[in-house]
Amino acid sequence: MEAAALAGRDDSDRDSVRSSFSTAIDSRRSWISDISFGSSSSVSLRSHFTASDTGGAGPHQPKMKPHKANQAEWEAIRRLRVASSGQIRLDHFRLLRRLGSGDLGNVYLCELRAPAPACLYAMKVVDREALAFRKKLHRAEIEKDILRTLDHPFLPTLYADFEAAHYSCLLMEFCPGGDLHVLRQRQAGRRFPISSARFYAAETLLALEYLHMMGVVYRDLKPENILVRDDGHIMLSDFDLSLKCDVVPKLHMMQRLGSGKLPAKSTAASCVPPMQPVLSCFYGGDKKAKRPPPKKNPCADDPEETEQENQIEVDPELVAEPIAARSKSFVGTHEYLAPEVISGGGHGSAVDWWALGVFLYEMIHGRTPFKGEDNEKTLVNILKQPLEFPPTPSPTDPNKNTDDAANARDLIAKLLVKNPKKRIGSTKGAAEIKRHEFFKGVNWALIRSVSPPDVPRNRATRSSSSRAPAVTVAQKLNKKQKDHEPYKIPHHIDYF
Ligand SMILES: Nc1ncnc2c1ncn2[C@@H]1O[C@H](COP(=O)(O)OP(=O)(O)OP(=O)(O)O)[C@@H](O)[C@H]1O
Repeated sequence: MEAAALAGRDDSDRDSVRSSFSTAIDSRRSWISDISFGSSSSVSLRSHFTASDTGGAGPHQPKMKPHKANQAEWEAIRRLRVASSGQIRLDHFRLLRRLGSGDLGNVYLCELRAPAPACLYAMKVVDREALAFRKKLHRAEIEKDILRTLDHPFLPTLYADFEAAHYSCLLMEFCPGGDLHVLRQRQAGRRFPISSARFYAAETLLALEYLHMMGVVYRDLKPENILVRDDGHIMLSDFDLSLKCDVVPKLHMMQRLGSGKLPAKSTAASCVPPMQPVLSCFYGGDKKAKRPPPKKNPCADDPEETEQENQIEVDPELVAEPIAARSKSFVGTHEYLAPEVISGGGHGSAVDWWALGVFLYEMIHGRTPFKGEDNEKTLVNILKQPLEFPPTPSPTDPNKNTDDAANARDLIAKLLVKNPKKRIGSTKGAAEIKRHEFFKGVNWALIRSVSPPDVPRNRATRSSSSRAPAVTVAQKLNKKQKDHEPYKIPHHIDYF
């Protein structure tokens, strides 16, 4: 489409693009309205980012990322930085092939030139002049700012960022396993078994929880943006549609009734300044306060809101996620847009929980729940159509009607509540979703040690101290990629 032509992208309709509002845009593509990039006063770009983090035009020196401290790729960059007086440059790398392209630029597989170890990286190259012309430079800046702060096993590691002529280069981890959209197409019936869907949803949930606690609303969750690492674990990518906002922790009072039910009732904002990232948003305090019973609300349309108890125990739970953030941007990918984004009344972190519901539905059922004949109908369906599931699967179906399937449907239904205030996770954050029966048995702390459902076959080609593996990757270029022959002209800046 128009934006695709401007960006000179691949033909694949799975690529993401952004454009001004147009229902003609492919529903799988990401986009942002150029008209309404606005947000409420609660949202401030650069909230958590210190002056040194956001830096000037000079090369950025990423802080040590504890998760990657022992990684060969990190160590190789650290040594290169020392050897080159802190300056990482484009000519330190050999470009092997183009991995993909998006609205902002191209992503290349590259390796460090000898004598450095043959570590592989993904390099995102953004043409700043072209983006400035298209008034999208701020999206690239936001993405860079966010990437600089991330340090999480399921989010990209930014090893370095530098500039070359009018290009900005972001050096990140290379994910050889492709994305979950492609991986789903390879499954029987183009659907993941529920156990696999649970694994990918759990890792995605952890990535979103961390982002929210860092004050980032992701806003572009879809299988195409979930890449598979060499070890089969996921990496959420592509942050140029994300919203950065202040995180003000809230003390959520969980009322525990005699029956042991834990309905959400009230929140009380604590008087503390915007916080730095915390490791967990769940405060398992055992202090219990006695509270008077809530006043009966004659207008409540939710039976839970009229429930009365004489004695209610209150467990405080700290929610360190931007549940009150508000933006009015029209941003995302049609089939994954939350109703509140379409209606334009303002949206916050709950849009990511809606998208998680669409994602889980698509992983399990092989299609998104509200897809219409065209984008306009998809948007209408999202706003108006009740959620429906495919008919009960046959006994031979891998996702036949087990407890797992029932729990998955229940969670999806709770994530796809059209009213964001009543959506699971909207007031109590990710902790509430993690407690859902669908995730029973998931060891959240040790999920990195779980064997993933699918490990890329060319794992050995990723990196090693020898230079041979990268050559193996280069030899795997298909005809179209060979025609580009980027790896033969690595010095030529015009290549981008
Ligand atoms: N770390 C990585 N490892 C492997 N492939 C990657 C990596 N990062 C990106 N890619 C590939 O490059 C493509 C484009 O990357 P990305 O989506 O970040 O660019 P973009 O310009 O932001 O695109 P979009 O228009 O979707 O925002 C992806 O679809 C993916 O196939």
